[in-house]
Amino acid sequence: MSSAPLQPILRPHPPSSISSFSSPRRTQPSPRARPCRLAAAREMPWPHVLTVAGSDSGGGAGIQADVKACAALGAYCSSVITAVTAQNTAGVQGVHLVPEEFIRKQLNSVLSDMSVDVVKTGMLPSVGIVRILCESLRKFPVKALVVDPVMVSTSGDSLSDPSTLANYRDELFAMADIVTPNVKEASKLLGGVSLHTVSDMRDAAASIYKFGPRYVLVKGGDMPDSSEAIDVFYDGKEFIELRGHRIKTCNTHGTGCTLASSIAAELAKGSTMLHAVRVAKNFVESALDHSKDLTIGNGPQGPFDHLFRLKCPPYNIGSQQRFNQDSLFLYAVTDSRMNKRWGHSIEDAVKAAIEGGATIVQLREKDAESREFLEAAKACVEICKSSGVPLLINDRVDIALACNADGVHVGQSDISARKVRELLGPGKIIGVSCKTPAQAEQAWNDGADYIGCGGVFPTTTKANNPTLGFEGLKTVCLASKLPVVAIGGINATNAGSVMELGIPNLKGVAVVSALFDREHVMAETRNLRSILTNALCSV
Ligand SMILES: Cc1ncc(COP(=O)(O)OP(=O)(O)O)c(N)n1
Ligand SMILES: Cc1nc(C(=O)O)sc1CCOP(=O)(O)O
Ligand SMILES: [Mg+2]
Repeated sequence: MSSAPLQPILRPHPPSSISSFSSPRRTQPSPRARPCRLAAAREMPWPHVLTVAGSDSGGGAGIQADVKACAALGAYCSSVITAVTAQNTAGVQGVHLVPEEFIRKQLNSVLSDMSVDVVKTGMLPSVGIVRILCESLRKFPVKALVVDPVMVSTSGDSLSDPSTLANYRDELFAMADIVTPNVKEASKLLGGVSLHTVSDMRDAAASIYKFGPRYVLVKGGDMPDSSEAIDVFYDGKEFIELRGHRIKTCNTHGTGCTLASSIAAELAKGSTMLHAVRVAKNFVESALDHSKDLTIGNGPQGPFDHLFRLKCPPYNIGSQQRFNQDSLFLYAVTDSRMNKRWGHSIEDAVKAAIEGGATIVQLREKDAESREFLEAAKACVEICKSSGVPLLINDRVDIALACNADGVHVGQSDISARKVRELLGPGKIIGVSCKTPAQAEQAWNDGADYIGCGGVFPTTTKANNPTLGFEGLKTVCLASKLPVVAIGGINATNAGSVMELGIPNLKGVAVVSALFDREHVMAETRNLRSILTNALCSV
């Protein structure tokens, strides 16, 4: 199964149910095209999710969760409110249905005016509402439909008329790209079968798939007695078990809504389904982890913080101030063996690289004794500081802390970036080596500032390092929300071709041997810098 990102969602559905959905608005002139308000303005696509769901007065689930999740993941979220609930952390005290004709009006208002990419549904409390929604979707096709079959609130209160079950299955599922029941909902949809094991979840996913959606995600968060939260993803051919950590917290109100709207946001941004689900699952897990000790309300199940990344500077905004992505342009990474071979001290090698135009330096001293390394690192901090060039330490958080370096670079088998962030605090730069989109997503969630991606070419500097080539590099760059520096076998002959790829978030190259396994480090650095500058100008 392909998990390549940024491909349009294809619809192999029976034509009767889905063909009217299969014409993404971007590819054809829209009858709804509006006159441009600013004639000279360039079209700026803004991924757009419309949520059709109920309002939660407590703000943790429903429409409120959907809007926050979409905002957190960079999508615009419009809303059609199907019901207003009186709800808090103790449960649901009342439900007031919005008249069906007024739901039709809201749908029409949004869909006739705005370019919606993905519709996500939550609480659809009556047969009439499901029908109106299906009619609106036939009239106004969108790229994808995400159905979260909300039937019972997390507190156990019923949120839909039992008669909606059949028309959910018969009408809505046939149009859906993905349906995301938890085990209780899956059981209800299947007439009350009991689900106790992952194998039961697989069977349920296969049965629900037969109602017509392209994908099914049965969520196992409610399954007891496991340290893992296992969800089963099914595409009609293959079952994939998606494993996550079970976060010990009472603040789980709204996780289902958030997961579904996060999937919708990622689809709106262009992800494939499996990638969208993985990102969404990861996002929910991170939000729960960051919110586990928050207290809102006195009931047993509190809400969590979708916008945790805004609050903690390292997780997003703050990093833009302390870290200038352009510094990744020519990233010089030292190597103790090479310095020894040429009789260079670390300090001299770093000085020469900076004089030659290196824009950031990493001390990667795999063989150095700690005490000796710290002394050299302290000297390099001073050298770099006086030139305004950031200095990072490879792997060794202890050395970085002791010499007050600007940051740390870690790989997949080193201490995690999240832990490094905890140890270094918000003010430092963290880089993570990533070879896959999932690793890049994790780096972003962990609060890293950039990723290093390679090996672009074969290298002898790092043993057993897989070569990704340009295709692998592009795949990771396209998926990464963080700026990327390419690494591995880059030298004066091929550096230009890397920059000429013209990938927007590929900010530069990181180089070891082509700078340091040389007699004249400054001249080599200067030459490489001019090659990179010329390549950039030619893109
Ligand atoms: C900029 C940059 N990118 C990748 C790496 C590799 O880090 P890692 O995978 O941890 O391997 P080691 O360097 O520790 O051998 C890097 N150092 N710098
Ligand atoms: C340290 C390192 N990390 C890599 C990765 O792919 O993550 S490749 C690499 C070695 C890069 O050295 P050179 O420039 O001499 O090829
Ligand atoms: Mg490492």
